Amino acid sequence: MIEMRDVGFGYHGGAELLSNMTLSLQPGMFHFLTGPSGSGKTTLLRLCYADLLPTTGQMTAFGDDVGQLSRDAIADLRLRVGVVHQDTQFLDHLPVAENVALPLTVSGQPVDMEALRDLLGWVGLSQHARAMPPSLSGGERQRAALARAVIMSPDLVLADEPTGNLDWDMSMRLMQLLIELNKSGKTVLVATHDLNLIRATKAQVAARVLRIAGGTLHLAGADL
Ligand SMILES: Nc1ncnc2c1ncn2[C@@H]1O[C@H](COP(=O)(O)OP(=O)(O)OP(=O)(O)O)[C@@H](O)[C@H]1O
Repeated sequence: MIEMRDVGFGYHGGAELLSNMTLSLQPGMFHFLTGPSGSGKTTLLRLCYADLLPTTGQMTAFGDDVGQLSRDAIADLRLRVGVVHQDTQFLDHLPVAENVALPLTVSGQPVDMEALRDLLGWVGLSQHARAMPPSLSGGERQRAALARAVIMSPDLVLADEPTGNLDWDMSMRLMQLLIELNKSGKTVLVATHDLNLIRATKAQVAARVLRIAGGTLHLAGADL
């Protein structure tokens, strides 16, 4: 699905922040990406949806060499990847339901209101459909962001520290949704530095743990 071979990346053509990364995101698998703050987790996620392109090495996404993709092909690729960003970025003057539906409206697709209601119900936000984003709690914002990330039915869901500001119960509630998505067949990659969260999730779903250390990617041991 996403394959990297000896990929390196440096911002603005500078020294490599990440080097010699070999990665294979397996279809239908749950993955964690861990590593200290500033190690490059967000950068690696951005490479996965071709928001950044490798400086060195080879990378394919859904079978295509990302270095060879046209702008239109990159746009198509991004439709197959749903991203929950670290900073949830809503349009504060639009209600939650319209924010969640935004990927459809900006790409000129009709909004199936029943499907939208179902999606809001799934993330537990039925009562907040008409609310404005600033009135949501942290957990509600993250669940709205997850709904928005999956409204286009992506094959791959990337979540960048989705539980960063949430208490344990809210974190697990969000993880439960990601586990459900994975069980429905989606490939999931969650960046987090919270090892307890990884352990609690691994008790429920088989997950691969990737770790960034020393500027490259490792497969973490089974002890995690
Ligand atoms: N747009 C950018 N331009 C230049 N440097 C950047 C840019 N974005 C991130 N960096 C740098 O790259 C390094 C890795 O950042 P990144 O956000 O990928 O790490 P992270 O592991 O996600 O960190 P955190 O857990 O704190 O979110 C940091 O030193 C950061 O300052």
